[in-house]
Amino acid sequence: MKIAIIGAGNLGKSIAKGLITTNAITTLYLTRRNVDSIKDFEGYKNIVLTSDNAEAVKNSDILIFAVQPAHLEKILINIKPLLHDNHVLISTITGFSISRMENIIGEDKFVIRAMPNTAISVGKSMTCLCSNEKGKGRIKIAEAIFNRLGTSIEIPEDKMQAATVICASGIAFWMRLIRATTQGAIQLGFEAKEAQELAMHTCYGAASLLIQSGNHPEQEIDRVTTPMGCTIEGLNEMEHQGLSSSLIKGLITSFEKINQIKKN
Ligand SMILES: NC(=O)C1=CN([C@@H]2O[C@H](COP(=O)(O)OP(=O)(O)OC[C@H]3O[C@@H](n4cnc5c(N)ncnc54)[C@H](O)[C@@H]3O)[C@@H](O)[C@H]2O)C=CC1
Ligand SMILES: O=C(O)[C@@H]1CCC=N1
Repeated sequence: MKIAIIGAGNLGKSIAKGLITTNAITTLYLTRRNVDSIKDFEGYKNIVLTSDNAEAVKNSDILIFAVQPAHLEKILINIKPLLHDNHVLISTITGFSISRMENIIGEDKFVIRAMPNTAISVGKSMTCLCSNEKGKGRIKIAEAIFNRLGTSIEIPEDKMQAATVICASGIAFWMRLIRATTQGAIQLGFEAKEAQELAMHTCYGAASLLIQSGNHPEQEIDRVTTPMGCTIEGLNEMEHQGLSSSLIKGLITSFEKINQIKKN
């Protein structure tokens, strides 16, 4: 696949790492205004670093946009004359609707929106996808790319904002939970490094249990909570302190913010 990532920042570089480690590319163009900041990708075979988006577009079939929302419009206007019938445009941009993209480049282009997360760099992204009418004919290509780099599902476009909170911001939320567990483990006597190992692998194990069994989390909780034991005592205290409630409120606040960003 001849892929270009337009805007190799935090997310763009994570996608690039995932694509490189899974050998998913024939050529990969990475663009950024300041190419010096992506020098770590220098020296890889078939990878071109450039600040010239036109060069990247001309030499690629799949264009993945990963710039900040305020920059996309100008970029689309500039590359519009270079787009050909086979280009597949994949936008990861938060709050930038398909219709807004079509208003700039036309409805006759394959347009897909993807909401991955930074775990794409290690092939573990949960990625939500949707497309315009024409893009339905290429959604399988996007699925092939993102399934190689984790798991993907197709959702309606009106759920993209919610998906951003749960999956993209979700990485930060889960990191904070892992950090809090680490801090607790240190207080209970583990060295910091060891404490983090315990926290992250237990988190990984919990997610793996659900993924592999298809069980509801409460089924797994029931297996752990010995009557009158320490687990239920701790769990109930966490809930008295508002664990589930604070998580849900945080997700809703994040969602409200994303809808404000979309309006601006
Ligand atoms: N960071 C994340 O975890 C996620 C971010 N997103 C979305 O992805 C987009 C990018 O986010 P980040 O990577 O965090 O931002 P970022 O600011 O780290 O990266 C954007 C990059 O685009 C470059 N850029 C700006 N104008 C350009 C141009 N004309 N040509 C080429 N490159 C240009 C910037 O120099 C910057 O390096 C945003 O729209 C964000 O909402 C979506 C999911 C997850
Ligand atoms: O925090 C943000 O606004 C962006 C969208 C999802 C991840 N980063």
